[in-house]
Amino acid sequence: MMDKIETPDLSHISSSDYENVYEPAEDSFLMLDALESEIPYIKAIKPTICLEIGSGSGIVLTGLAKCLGSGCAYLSVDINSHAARVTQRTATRNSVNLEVVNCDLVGPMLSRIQNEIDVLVFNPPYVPTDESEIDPKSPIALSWAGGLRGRKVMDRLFPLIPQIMSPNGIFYLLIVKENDEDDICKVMKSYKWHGSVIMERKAGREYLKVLKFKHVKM
Ligand SMILES: C[S@@+](CC[C@H](N)C(=O)[O-])C[C@H]1O[C@@H](n2cnc3c(N)ncnc32)[C@H](O)[C@@H]1O
Repeated sequence: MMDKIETPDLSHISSSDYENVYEPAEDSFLMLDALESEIPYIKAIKPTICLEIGSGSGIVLTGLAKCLGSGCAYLSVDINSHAARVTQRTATRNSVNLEVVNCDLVGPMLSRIQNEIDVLVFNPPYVPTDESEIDPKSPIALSWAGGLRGRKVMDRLFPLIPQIMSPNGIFYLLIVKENDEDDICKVMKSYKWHGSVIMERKAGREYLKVLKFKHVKM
């Protein structure tokens, strides 16, 4: 029972908030279910810092934090300032403490979090789109439009993984079929990180997967 992730209370988020912040959808719930299935493993590595990039409403990190408890620091990042504010409200509403940062990927924290992150969660903008659909003025477009193969944002994160993750760290990434799982695993393998699918689900036209990456020890 203690290893269950309760869906956080989001009743404080209004429809006008959702005009600027990604509304939880099948991808968010698949990530929550995947993390729930991983709780025994996550607890076993005794995490001290969990980071979610692209927190949106805050549903995922708040759920994880509520389940794991207060013995860990929870960092949340979003490029969208509306999302950063809503994430903070979600944390407060659900009585958890998150540190919320409004920046691009790990932004200015990079030098401060070298080899520090034990659990990293990213449900990125994964939908394959034309470059023109990535409109910097539209917070909602930035939450889903992923450019070529839907890889534009996640590809910028991959080279940072060996720098920011702790030796036993785990990286959870949500992808769709079009993102090319085999190629993503190949890229991560070049950094000595091994990936496997831990949960997958068809949701309408999308085939969603959660990948788990761990450092390959020599
Ligand atoms: C698909 S939504 C996921 C939101 C939430 N985690 C969920 O599962 O419901 C992607 C999120 O990533 C954020 N995002 C997009 N590009 C980003 C970047 N370069 N750095 C940080 N966050 C980014 C978006 O603003 C959006 O909130």
